[in-house]
Amino acid sequence: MNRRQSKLSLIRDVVKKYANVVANVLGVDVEIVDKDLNRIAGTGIFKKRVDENILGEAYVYQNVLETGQYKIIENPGEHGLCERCVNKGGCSEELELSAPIKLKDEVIGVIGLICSNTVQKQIILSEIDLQLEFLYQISDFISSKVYEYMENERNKSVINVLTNIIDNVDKGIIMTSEEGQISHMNDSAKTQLHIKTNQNIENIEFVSKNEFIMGKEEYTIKIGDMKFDLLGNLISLPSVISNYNKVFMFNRIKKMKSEAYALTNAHRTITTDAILGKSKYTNALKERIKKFSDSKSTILITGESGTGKELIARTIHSESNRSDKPFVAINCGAIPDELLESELFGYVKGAFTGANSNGRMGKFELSNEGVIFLDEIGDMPLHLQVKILRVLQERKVTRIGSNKPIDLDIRVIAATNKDLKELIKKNNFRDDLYYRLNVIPINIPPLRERIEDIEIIMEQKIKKYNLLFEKDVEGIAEDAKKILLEYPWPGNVRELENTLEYMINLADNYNILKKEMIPENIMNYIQNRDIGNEIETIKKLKDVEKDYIIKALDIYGWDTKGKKMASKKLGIGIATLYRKLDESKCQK
Ligand SMILES: Nc1ncnc2c1ncn2[C@@H]1O[C@H](COP(=O)(O)OP(=O)(O)OP(=O)(O)O)[C@@H](O)[C@H]1O
Repeated sequence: MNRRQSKLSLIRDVVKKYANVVANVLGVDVEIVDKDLNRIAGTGIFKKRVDENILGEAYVYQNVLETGQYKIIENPGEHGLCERCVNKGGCSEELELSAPIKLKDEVIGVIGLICSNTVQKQIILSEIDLQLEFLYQISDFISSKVYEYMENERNKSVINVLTNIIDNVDKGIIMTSEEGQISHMNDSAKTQLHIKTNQNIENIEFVSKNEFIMGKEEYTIKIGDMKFDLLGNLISLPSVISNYNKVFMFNRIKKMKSEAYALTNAHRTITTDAILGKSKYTNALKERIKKFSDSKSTILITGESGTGKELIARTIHSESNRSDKPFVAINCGAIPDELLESELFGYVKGAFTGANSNGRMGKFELSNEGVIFLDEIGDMPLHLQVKILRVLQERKVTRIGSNKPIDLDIRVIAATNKDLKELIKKNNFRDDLYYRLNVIPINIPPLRERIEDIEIIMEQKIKKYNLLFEKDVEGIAEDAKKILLEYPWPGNVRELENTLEYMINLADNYNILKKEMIPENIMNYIQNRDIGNEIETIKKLKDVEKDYIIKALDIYGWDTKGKKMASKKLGIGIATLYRKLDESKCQK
C-alpha cells in the first residue's frame, strides 16, 4: 500500500540542512522526527540512524506531539516519560530539549537537542531561554518551508487541471511567461496555426493593431519567424506563477474569417447594406450616401454616441471612388493634446526630444488620396483647430519642424456627439472651422427616435453573434422583444449590440432569447418606469367603486333584476347599491 508521506518527509533535504545548522551552532546532537516518529534528520550519534522509526524509544517526542509544548528532560532514563522506553535505566543521554514544529495549529514533528555529556548540558541549561527561542525559530523556518512546498504543489495541480481544461476547449489558447515565452499552447491553437506538436517554439510577441471588433482586439502575433493576424483577448494573469503571465484566447480563425468578418465592417469594403434599419430616416440616409459618396466635399456627421457615425464614415469611403485608398481614422478626444498635433501633422527628424529619429508621417499625410476621419472633432483643442482649418483651406500639410508643405488630396469626414453650435457660443469651437466642416451635414437621430430600425438590427446582430459564438439562437421571445423595443437605448446601436451579445452568451440551452436574460439595468429602467406610470394612474377609491359598480351592471343588466344580481355579486344590499348610484349620479 502506498502510505501517505508525512509533511516533513516532503522536504527531507531541507530538514537535514536545518538539523546540521542547529548542531553546528549549539555543538550538540540534533534529531528531527515527523508526526509518525520517523527520524527525518539526525546528526552525530543519530546520523547513521536516519529514516528509522523510533516509536519504542520516543515517549518524550510523543508527548510533545500530543501537547504541542516543549519539554526539557534533565534526567533522561529516570524521568516519568522514560518509564516505558527501551533504554530506561541505561540511557546515555544527559539532557533532552524537544520543541514542536507546528504548521498553523497542527504539530507536524519535533526537533530534539541531545546532550551526551555534562559540559554540553551545562552550556545549554545556562541559557535555556535563548536556546528555546532559537529552536522555535528553526522550527518556524522548517514549517514555512513545508507550507511553501505544499502551496507549490497545490498551484501545480491547479495548473494541471487548468491545462487539461484548456486542452479540451475549441478556442485557441496560448499561455505565456513573464519573459514572453510560450508556456502552453492547446491543441486547437496548434492546429489552427499549423504548429507541429513537437515543434520547438519559444518566443511570442503580441502587437495590438488597436482595432476592436465585438469586444475582441486584433493582434499581429509573432511566433519565431511566423506571423499571424488574430482576433482575440489577451488577459494578464495575477503574477503568482511566472510561467503563466498572460493568456491569449482566439476563436476558430476560418470561421471568423469566412463568416463573422463578413458581417463586420472594420476590415473590408462595406456597402450601405451594412447600415441596418428600415426606418424612413435610414432608407433616406443610404440613398444620400450613394449620391454624395464620390464628391470631395467635407462631411460633418453628428449624433449621440453609438449611433453609427464611424460606420457611416467607413461606408462613405467604401462607396466612393477612393475605396481602394486609405481610410485613416483618428479619435481627437482620445489622444493627449501634446501628442495629437504630431499624430495629425507628423514631424521631421529631430523636431523635438522624444521624437522618432527618422521623423514620422502624420494622419493627414497617411490618408493622402483617401479619406481622413476626424472623430470626436468637438474635443479638438482650440490651437489645433486653427491648424486644421488651414489644412482644409490650403489642402496642404507641413510636418512639425519642417517648412516644406506637402500637397494633399484628401476627403475629410468629421464626427462629433457634441453640440458644436453650443461649443461655439462658449468659445470652445471656432465657427470658421465649423462652417468648413459642415458642408454636407449628416445628423443621425438616436435609436429611440427610429424604433422601426431596432427589430432588424436585433435580427442581424443575432445572426452575427450566432456565427461568432457558434450558437443557434433563433430569435427573441415576444415579452423580451417588447421590453427591448420600449427601452430608450441611451447608448444607441452600440448598447443594443452589447445587450444582444450579453444575452446570446447566456443562451446556452435555449434557442430563444428570454426576458430573464435581459441585463439588469434595462429591467430596472422598465420596472421604475412602470411604477411611475402606475402612480400616475392611481384613482380615487370612490371612482374605483363607481367604475366597478358600472362594470357589474354592464354585465348583469341595468334593470331591476340586473341590479339585484349585481348587488349580490358586489356583496352589498340593493338599497346601498341604489344609494351609491344616486350619490355618484350614475345612470344608464
Ligand atoms: N445602423 C446600424 N446598423 C448596423 N450596425 C450599426 C448601426 N449603427 C451603429 N452600428 C454598430 O454600432 C456600433 C457603434 O457604432 P459606431 O462606432 O459607428 O458609433 P459612433 O456614433 O461612431 O460612436 P461614438 O460616438 O461613441 O464613437 C458599431 O459596432 C456599429 O457597427
